[in-house]
Amino acid sequence: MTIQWFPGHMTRAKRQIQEKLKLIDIAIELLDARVPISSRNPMVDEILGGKPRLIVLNKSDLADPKATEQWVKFFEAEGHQCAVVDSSTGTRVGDIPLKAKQILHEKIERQIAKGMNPRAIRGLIVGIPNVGKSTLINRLAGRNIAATGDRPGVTKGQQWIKVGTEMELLDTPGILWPKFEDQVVGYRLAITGAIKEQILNVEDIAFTAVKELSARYWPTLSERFGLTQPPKDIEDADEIVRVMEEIGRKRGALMGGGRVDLEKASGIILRELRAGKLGRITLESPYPPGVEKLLD
Ligand SMILES: Nc1nc2c(ncn2[C@@H]2O[C@H](COP(=O)(O)OP(=O)(O)OP(=O)(O)O)[C@@H](O)[C@H]2O)c(=O)[nH]1
Repeated sequence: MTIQWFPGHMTRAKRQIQEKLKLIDIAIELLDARVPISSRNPMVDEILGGKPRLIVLNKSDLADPKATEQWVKFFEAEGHQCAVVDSSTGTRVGDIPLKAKQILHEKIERQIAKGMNPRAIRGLIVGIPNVGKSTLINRLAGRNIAATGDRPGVTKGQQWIKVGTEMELLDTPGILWPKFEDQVVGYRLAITGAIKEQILNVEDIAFTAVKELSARYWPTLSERFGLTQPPKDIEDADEIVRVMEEIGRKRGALMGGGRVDLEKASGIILRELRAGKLGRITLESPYPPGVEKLLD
């Protein structure tokens, strides 16, 4: 589902999350490991306020493991705990309750010191559309979806999902909006499939994909499509189009007169990229390009 976000929708989404925050101990901020910047809500710090938070990089099966490692270090340096999961298979989703417990350790200790029996940690998953919120909830839920609408403080109709014995999640996630002001964000989300192609032009999306892959993953791109010449300057649009045309020719995406059908070539590029045919790709780094090279 692609939501058209208008200011009224954003205000409502923010209010809905802030209502839910009253019920929980910890927010689980879900990001796409391939685009941790573009899949992040621009107001997330303000919306979550001082609520303890665990950042979860999802779709790690599709992301470049080296880049994911850099992102974890980056978020940790910012003072956040971070988990890396693949919700489609459930890989490492068990880290979520463990890390949540670590984050809330002091609160739990205080309850024990007061002679209280610590109750299960209550969490809420928040994230932009298509980041994998429902998939993760289902993974964590197993078969433990429990109707507890009669519990005090629980909004009518909402349910808590048991995650093991020590954690509960609200069954409806908090839906956040992405950052629209930046055009690149829209294209990156479209490249990963989070924004429907009908909203943006397929050739423009593929153009951005080829530009970014040329900059970060030229060996992978050239190997996949049998390309010979990297763009001389990735800021030169003609050079990016030349690479797109070469891909089109290699894949037989031609129109009459032997001209390349750029729309068809664009479809091929995006389909193969999204299907993981180019391997595990991350489009965003926490570091500027020069620094990233030094870290290699
Ligand atoms: N490869 C891979 N795919 C995933 C992962 N998590 C979710 N997906 C896929 O991503 C798509 C979106 O997942 P959803 O769980 O529907 O995302 P959502 O955030 O609940 O989306 P909205 O309901 O639009 O807010 C689905 O096709 C999932 O199968 C993951 O870790 N790896």
